[in-house]
Amino acid sequence: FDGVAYSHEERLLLGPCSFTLDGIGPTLVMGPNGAGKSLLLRLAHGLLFPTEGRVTWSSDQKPRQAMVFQQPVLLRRSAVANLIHALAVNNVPRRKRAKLAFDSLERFGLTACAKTPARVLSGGQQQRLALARAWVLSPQVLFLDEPTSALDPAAIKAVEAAVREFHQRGTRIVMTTHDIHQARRLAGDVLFLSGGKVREHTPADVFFDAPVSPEAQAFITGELVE
Ligand SMILES: Nc1ncnc2c1ncn2[C@@H]1O[C@H](COP(=O)(O)OP(=O)(O)OP(=O)(O)O)[C@@H](O)[C@H]1O
Repeated sequence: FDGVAYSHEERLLLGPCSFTLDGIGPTLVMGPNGAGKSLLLRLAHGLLFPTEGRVTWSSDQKPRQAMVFQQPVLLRRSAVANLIHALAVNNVPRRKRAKLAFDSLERFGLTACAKTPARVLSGGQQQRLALARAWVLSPQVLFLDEPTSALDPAAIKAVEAAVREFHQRGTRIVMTTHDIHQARRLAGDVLFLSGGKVREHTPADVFFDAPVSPEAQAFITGELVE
């Protein structure tokens, strides 16, 4: 991010901020409600365009990317058809699609739901399906925006296991969460935002043991931060 800012109707919502996500991650983006975490992810993924500055990639070509949202955005068709559609949109040859889709459903424990309409699956199953859809595309970068905030503990555990597996497979993870415990479990580095500003970007152990900014200090000791 190079001097990136995002304004809406002349109100500055994020930035200006400059930082580089150059480590192996996972990067956990943290901060209070309204801090700008979702905006930052959407700008990074290219769903929004900065009103100032620019987002660039170190590679010549934009890497293969996927995004998982708090509320999964699934098509009104079966679970397996959601995956096959994602493969088709990403130009994967037709003959390879079904096997990749079923392998991914199996990985996420969804084989029995393959023919079930995606939108009647439970919240936890829908989120696993969203992860399966990302998995099938072998993304180089995966953005996850509060992927577990609507889930019960068992479903949270499944999502965290998947995030670890993506990371081990070499996918660069950038994820927002409100949950400090979850961030401790997953983070390689932490990007901390408050009031639309990046206050801190540090390795996770530094962030949790000795945060530099007063905003981050207050956040991790449980004080309310605007
Ligand atoms: N499309 C939009 N139009 C106008 N304002 C927006 C838009 N998207 C976000 N905002 C505002 O930008 C600010 C940051 O929003 P954002 O969703 O990024 O916060 P967040 O840190 O993800 O919060 P939360 O933890 O509650 O999800 C908020 O004040 C929000 O109201």
